[in-house]
Amino acid sequence: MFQPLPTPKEMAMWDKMAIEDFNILPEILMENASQEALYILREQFPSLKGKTALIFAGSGNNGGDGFALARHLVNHEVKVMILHSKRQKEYRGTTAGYHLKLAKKMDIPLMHLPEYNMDFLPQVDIVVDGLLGTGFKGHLRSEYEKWIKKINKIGEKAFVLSLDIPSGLNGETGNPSPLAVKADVTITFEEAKLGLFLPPAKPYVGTLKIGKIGIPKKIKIENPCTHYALTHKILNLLSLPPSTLHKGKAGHVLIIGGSPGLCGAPQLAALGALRSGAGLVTVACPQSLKTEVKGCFPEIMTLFVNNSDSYLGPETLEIIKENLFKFKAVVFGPGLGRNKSCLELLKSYLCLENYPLTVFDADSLYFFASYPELFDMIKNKNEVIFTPHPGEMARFFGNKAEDINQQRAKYAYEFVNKYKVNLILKGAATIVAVPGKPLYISPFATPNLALGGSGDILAGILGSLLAQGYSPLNAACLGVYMHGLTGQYLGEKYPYRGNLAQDIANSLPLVLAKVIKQSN
Ligand SMILES: NC(=O)C1=CN([C@@H]2O[C@H](COP(=O)(O)OP(=O)(O)OC[C@H]3O[C@@H](n4cnc5c(N)ncnc54)[C@H](OP(=O)(O)O)[C@@H]3O)[C@@H](O)[C@H]2O)[C@@H](O)CC1
Ligand SMILES: [K+]
Repeated sequence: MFQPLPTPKEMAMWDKMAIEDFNILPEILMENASQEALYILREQFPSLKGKTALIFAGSGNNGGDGFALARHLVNHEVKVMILHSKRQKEYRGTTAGYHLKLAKKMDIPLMHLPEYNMDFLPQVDIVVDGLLGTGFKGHLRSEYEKWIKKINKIGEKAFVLSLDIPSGLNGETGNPSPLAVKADVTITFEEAKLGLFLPPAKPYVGTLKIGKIGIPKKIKIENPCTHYALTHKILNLLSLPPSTLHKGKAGHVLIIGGSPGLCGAPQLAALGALRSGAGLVTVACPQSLKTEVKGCFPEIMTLFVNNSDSYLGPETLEIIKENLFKFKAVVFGPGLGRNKSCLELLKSYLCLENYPLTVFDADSLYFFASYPELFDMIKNKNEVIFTPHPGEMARFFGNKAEDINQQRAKYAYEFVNKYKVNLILKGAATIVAVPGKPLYISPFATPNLALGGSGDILAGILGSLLAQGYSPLNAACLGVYMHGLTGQYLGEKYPYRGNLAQDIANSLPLVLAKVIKQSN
């Protein structure tokens, strides 16, 4: 269900343990890495014979992977030239030095990069980028910037294979620092590094391939990494409903929200809940807006108090309380509004002795960010899910959505550690964070989900899954995956966008049926 995404530091630690605790020679790991890289090139070029290749080898082990690969390419009759960043003698005594020596023995031409006139570089068929891998830190030094620009220039007409990480890309955040190699394929070793998986890395990584280099499984199990990707297998959590299912057993979701101009939000949340299988959905909304909230969906029930207020207020809680035993999950906030009475309602809800599993979304998040003391009022913190988008998240940290998106994983961890609640940080590559657990990252980044109402649908899906009995962690992972998967499907159907938020909900059950059938 989850694919490990080690940070460069974690990967370096696994390498170190394999070498020091298991006595696997680093030269062997490097050899394995180079064989995996060769495999990619053989796949790309069924006949390598006569092709030309430039191998850029940096000062560390990433460069060593390049030296080893050079040997294999020559054995496949490729014309190879190596450009190395350090003087040959400076590699002496290192793992990279071992493979450099073998390359030298094979008479492969070796050029010292800093001394080589870049203007004389030939156009080749293949460029191998072995400049920087997991050891890259900070900002690129100027000479590396020059070399990377050159790789990208040649790469316009050549196949670029990056070893482990496109050089210049931060392996943890996925950001170019400030530029990076634009690879056609990145062959990353053992496991995908976290940064490769994150949206900023997308223009650089090309097709991401993973090549196992022989790190013992035991090391990875005993020293788990802190980030995982959600995989298709998460859908195994879904089971076909029994033919005798009663609607009461499929979960009743209560959605609290709706205010003037914002009636679509609770309606879409209700639709999300219904389309993901909730048995019953009720929206608690202002009486004056009940017809608008319901729209043309007779399936949506409403709950309201008899007054003329256009915003929900604490008096709504009385009627919610009377009915609370019916609801298995609550979605608090879609279209709620930011009126003071809404804050009072939220406070009285949090004062309830008991309330169902709750998703706090939209305007309720505004209140939590404005009055963080509200977090202290939450009784069972492991039974609530907060679902901010980057803009809402920024309000908790007093910064901007761009800042959050630069370091999404870091902020997700900070939020969870500080408030001790479950979190879904929405946006491209949505993050699920649960206290004491690793971060789970969605593989989907699709513009077809970037539209008003998409988050309301997700909130409804989450409410529905919680109401059906999934744990908050499973509901969060499953809900995020289902939402993203549907977005991907809509991307195929509407490549230029234009889908409606309700299309997400309406497509969801059909997309699930299709992909589950395909994978069986
Ligand atoms: N460990 C193993 O056994 C195995 C490792 N493997 C492979 O090794 C890779 C990790 O190797 P690594 O740790 O040697 O680091 P690596 O990515 O080559 O870079 C180090 C060099 O980067 C440089 N540098 C840093 N920052 C910089 C900057 N801002 N701007 C410019 N330069 C900068 C720094 O240079 P220096 O500052 O020292 O001059 C340093 O020398 C890994 O990704 C995988 O491919 C596989 O073969 C499997 C076995
Ligand atoms: K590289």
